[in-house]
Amino acid sequence: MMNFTQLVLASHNAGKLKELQAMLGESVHLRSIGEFSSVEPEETGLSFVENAILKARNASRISGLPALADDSGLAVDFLGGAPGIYSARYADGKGDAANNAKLLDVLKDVPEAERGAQFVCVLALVRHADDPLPILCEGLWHGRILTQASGEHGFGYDPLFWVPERECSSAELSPSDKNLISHRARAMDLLRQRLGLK
Ligand SMILES: O=P(O)(O)OP(=O)(O)OP(=O)(O)OC[C@H]1O[C@@H](n2cnc3c(O)ncnc32)[C@H](O)[C@@H]1O
Ligand SMILES: [Mg+2]
Repeated sequence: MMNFTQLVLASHNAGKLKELQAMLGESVHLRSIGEFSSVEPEETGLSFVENAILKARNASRISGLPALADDSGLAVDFLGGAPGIYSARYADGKGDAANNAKLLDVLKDVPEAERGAQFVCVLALVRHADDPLPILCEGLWHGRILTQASGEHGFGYDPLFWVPERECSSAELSPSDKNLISHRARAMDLLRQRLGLK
């Protein structure tokens, strides 16, 4: 069993840091890689797993600490799984609002029954930069893409993601509710089990 009191989170996304820290509780202090460097590594992998490992190794190398990375995104059935690993870059780096506007536009003539999608989260934990055995945990969250944005909570694509089990958008869930059922929550559940944290 591994025991971490301090981990660096290999992410520049404040929304992820908030959610992951809330899920981990007080026993583990997540330090942002932003404390050590403002340079974001290029996400050159072809899968969530590859990008998560790449980000974790980079953060561990820079900080000298064990590192946790989260590579996540939205896979839309009608688009064959796009934007997938390119979710953050879907509108060429113009940010969340532009990503959401582009997705709504691309799907504007697609009927409800064909708007299925899943959020994907892969967490990778490395003990050191060259760790040959990263811990990998995946979580999926099934839903549907709305035809207009709704809700103010969360980040990224949350306002467009309909959550069938709650009958609201992901951005209409309270943060604590999202953290119980999201793709990230599912991946974190597995990670906690692997680390013997529960
Ligand atoms: O790579 P880091 O620095 O961690 O930050 P990032 O925001 O670039 O993160 P990713 O490369 O993993 O891209 C994730 C994309 O998927 C979106 N996303 C991931 N989880 C989400 C969630 O819980 N709710 C809404 N959107 C989410 C997010 O907004 C990004 O557009
Ligand atoms: Mg990224």
